[in-house]
Amino acid sequence: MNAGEDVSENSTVNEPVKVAVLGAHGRMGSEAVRAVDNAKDADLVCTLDHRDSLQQLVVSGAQVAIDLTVPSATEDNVRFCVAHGIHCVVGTTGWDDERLARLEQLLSEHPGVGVLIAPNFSIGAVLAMRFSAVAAKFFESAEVIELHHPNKVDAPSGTAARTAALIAQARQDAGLGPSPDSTETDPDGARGAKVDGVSVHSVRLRGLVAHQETLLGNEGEMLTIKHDSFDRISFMSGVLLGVRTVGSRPGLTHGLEHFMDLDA
Ligand SMILES: NC(=O)C1=CN([C@@H]2O[C@H](COP(=O)(O)OP(=O)(O)OC[C@H]3O[C@@H](n4cnc5c(N)ncnc54)[C@H](O)[C@@H]3O)[C@@H](O)[C@H]2O)C=CC1
Ligand SMILES: O=C(O)C1=N[C@H](C(=O)O)C[C@H](O)C1
Repeated sequence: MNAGEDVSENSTVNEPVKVAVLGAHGRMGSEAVRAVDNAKDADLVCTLDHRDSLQQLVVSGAQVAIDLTVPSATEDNVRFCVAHGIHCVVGTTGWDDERLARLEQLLSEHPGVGVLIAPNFSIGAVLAMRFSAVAAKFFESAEVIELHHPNKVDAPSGTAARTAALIAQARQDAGLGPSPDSTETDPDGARGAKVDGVSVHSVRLRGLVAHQETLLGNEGEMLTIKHDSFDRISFMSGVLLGVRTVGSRPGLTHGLEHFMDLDA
């Protein structure tokens, strides 16, 4: 689905969906502002950044808010939107299990409102996560390497954390134990962060945007599932898919894959 395509589940013919962007001055937010501006079936009615009043969302009549802010702000932003009946498309990282549980509770009190929490909006990255989960049970070893631009404030990336969680779940469902590892000393964390027991390694390098590799190993073979976002435009078709769909999916949706016909 491309920016500008005229298909919306939130809006009727001649009634574009009213969209707000939070974090509008940021790297992703400014790209999202352009994407919404170029979409025929969406109207950009509000752009907010740090210290702007959330009341502007209500005054603008926004129907869908896109949150691309910072992990420390996103929960309050989304809770404000839900309480005011505004659907949310959220790309910001930091949505751990506790935050998700609190949000589900709030959404149960506002049954008409939909929230999409998308660890990654890029179609390729969503597929790479799914392929990693499918492959996980066939391999003895699994590790994730994520590589990003050095301005990123959080590690590991939300995508890598989600990928590792999906791999861990698939391994557990298949009755697999931990990946083999004889490391006895690792004072500086060279073996990476552990997400649900899966090692995740984070690289920060000038020139990069967002990249990830899942490494899966058996005796005598390795499968690598690799994805690269070279430009933030790669996230925009997913952002718009979220905007177009979220109003028809009340409650919490975790992962853009649920808005894609992956199993069709
Ligand atoms: N789901 C996905 O596909 C993607 C998610 N991300 C995530 O999106 C988030 C933003 O990433 P970037 O744009 O690279 O960061 P950034 O630092 O360039 O932009 C964040 C923006 O949010 C603003 N901001 C901070 N607090 C705010 C508040 N309370 N209300 C409104 N605006 C506020 C900042 O002033 C800044 O302009 C990060 O968590 C990142 O990991 C980034 C790329 C893709
Ligand atoms: O900060 C970024 O840039 C990105 N953040 C998201 C993440 O942490 O997974 C998505 C993508 O990797 C880019």
